[in-house]
Amino acid sequence: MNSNANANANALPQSGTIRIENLRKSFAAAHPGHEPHYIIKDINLTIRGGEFFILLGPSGCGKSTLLNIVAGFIGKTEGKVALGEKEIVRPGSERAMVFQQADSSLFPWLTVRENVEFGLRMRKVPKAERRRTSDHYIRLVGLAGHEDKFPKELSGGMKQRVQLARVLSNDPAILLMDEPFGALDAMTRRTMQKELIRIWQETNKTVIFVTHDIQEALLLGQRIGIMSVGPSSQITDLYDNPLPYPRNVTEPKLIELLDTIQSHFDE
Ligand SMILES: Nc1ncnc2c1ncn2[C@@H]1O[C@H](COP(=O)(O)OP(=O)(O)OP(=O)(O)O)[C@@H](O)[C@H]1O
Repeated sequence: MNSNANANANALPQSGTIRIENLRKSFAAAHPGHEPHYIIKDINLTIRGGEFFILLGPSGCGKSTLLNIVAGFIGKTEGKVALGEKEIVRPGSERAMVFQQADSSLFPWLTVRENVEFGLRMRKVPKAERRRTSDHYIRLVGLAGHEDKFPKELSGGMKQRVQLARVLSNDPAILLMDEPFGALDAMTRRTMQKELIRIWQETNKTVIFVTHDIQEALLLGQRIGIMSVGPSSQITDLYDNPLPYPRNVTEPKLIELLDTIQSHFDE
């Protein structure tokens, strides 16, 4: 199942395909006289439109840095990152980030519905259409009946669902998810993982999902890119996971793959 790292996915280009070529990123040295070093180095990767791709790696290896470059939040140092034929140089409405802490992305003075409709309102979408869209996504994430609540009245999992509904209501082609369930308890996390797969299957979006949890990576991803320990982190291996959804942690094939991937980090 281990395909060549840095090899391109062998699908035809579609809208939503992300190409990363010879990507390097360094930050300015924190102290005068210190040389800046590459956080990530020579990353080559193609993520197909509609694919559920996992970036898996140890803490501090540069997963968020890579995701932030794809989001257009930070610039690259060298190389190329493109969506379709268009180079990514800034944020764009076709890409949306879901953060680990929903709290920092929700407006506490707005209700669930108002939070979900925020982007639509900014784009001056007429009220009736805003309502239809927010109804749809609030239902999709399982929050029907909670429309008029404020964030402080919601559990962590519910807040994360609001964040997801808000992102989805703007209909981005690409979801960039930075350990979105990392702050949730194990049971809520499992529920959210299942919900995310259901939503992804319904909406056919490209997902890049960052995690350092191997089991989560195996439950969710069609492909897993393993990042090495930084600095100069690279994608050292790519694994296909063709198991059908919903997946179960007790499936022998999943356990086998888990052992193989775990061995990367035991070395
Ligand atoms: N703005 C910055 N300036 C300097 N160094 C930075 C900056 N942002 C990140 N780094 C460094 O880049 C490295 C990678 O950080 P990054 O957050 O991308 O890792 P990560 O794999 O997402 O980690 P985690 O899993 O712990 O969230 C770290 O050593 C971090 O200190």
